Amino acid sequence: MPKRYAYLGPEGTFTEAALRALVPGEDAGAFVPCTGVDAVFAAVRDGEVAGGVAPLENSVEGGVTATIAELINGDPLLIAAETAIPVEFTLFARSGVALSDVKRVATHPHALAQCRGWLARHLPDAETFTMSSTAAAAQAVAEPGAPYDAAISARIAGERYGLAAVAEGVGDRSEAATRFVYLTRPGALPEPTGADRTSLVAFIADDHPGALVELLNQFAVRGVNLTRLESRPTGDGLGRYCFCIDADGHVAEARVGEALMGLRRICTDIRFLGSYPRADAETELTPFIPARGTTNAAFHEAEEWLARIRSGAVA
Ligand SMILES: O=C(O)C(=O)C[C@]1(C(=O)O)C=C[C@@H](O)C=C1
Repeated sequence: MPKRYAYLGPEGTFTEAALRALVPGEDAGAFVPCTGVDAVFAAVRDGEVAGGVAPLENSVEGGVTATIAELINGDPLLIAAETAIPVEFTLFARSGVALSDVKRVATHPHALAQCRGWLARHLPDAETFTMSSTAAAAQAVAEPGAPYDAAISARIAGERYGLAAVAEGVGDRSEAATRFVYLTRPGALPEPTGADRTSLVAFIADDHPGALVELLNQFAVRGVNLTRLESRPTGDGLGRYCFCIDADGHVAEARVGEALMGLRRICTDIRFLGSYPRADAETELTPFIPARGTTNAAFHEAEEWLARIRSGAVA
């Protein structure tokens, strides 16, 4: 049976653009639009689709709560790939509507947060309404008798639903980008590529001074760089938090594997979310000089040395 892929729909979302980038060459007939991130996760968990795509973080507005909540709770899924795409917003309306006619604007909450400055300057009196996605907003505006005058969405959504662009580049930050993750049911991990990322959720054992430092030290002493650290409530009461972590490297690498073993010893629970190729692998990163004893070669040499002395050899 041909593979199918779930994504936050309807057609024309930034998530659909991310899915196209993640499975190049796949026919759009294989794409299953979902009305929410929860439905994307459900479709993957139930085995209705081979994989699903959800937004994880935005360079301006930060983490996408719905995705993070699904990653923390419910049956665990693995992140098998990621992509980051630039997000450029356009204000769309039915043809004939001018900027001065726009009183009610619909869009996704993350898009709204990224366009607040522009709206305050150009449509200070407009009411805003949040929808399940930017494309859902464009689709709603296109309906006859729609309760909204305009939608903020990707260009592709406005065109898909036959709307006219009223204003382009309405995002407050022109270089804004959103990172999307490709989710699968647990299975074999992608092979290490040399430019990978590992994601996990750490639940600290008990609340005490330095608990977070102890957790972070597991990475620091092994020279593992973190690229995201986000605390989220566990839902078990005020002050109870878990930590969502993205780290450079693949769990197959000794230093990452050992950091995870260290966490396993000091945390009540660790939810491993996958090791997968970094989307920015091509980007020129700041040269990283590993601290003494934290190269992969140093880890292997120490492992071999331990095996030798355990076997009785005098090292
Ligand atoms: O509504 C969409 O088009 C989406 O793909 C969702 C989403 C998000 O959740 O952040 C993706 C990118 C943009 O930052 C705005 C909205």
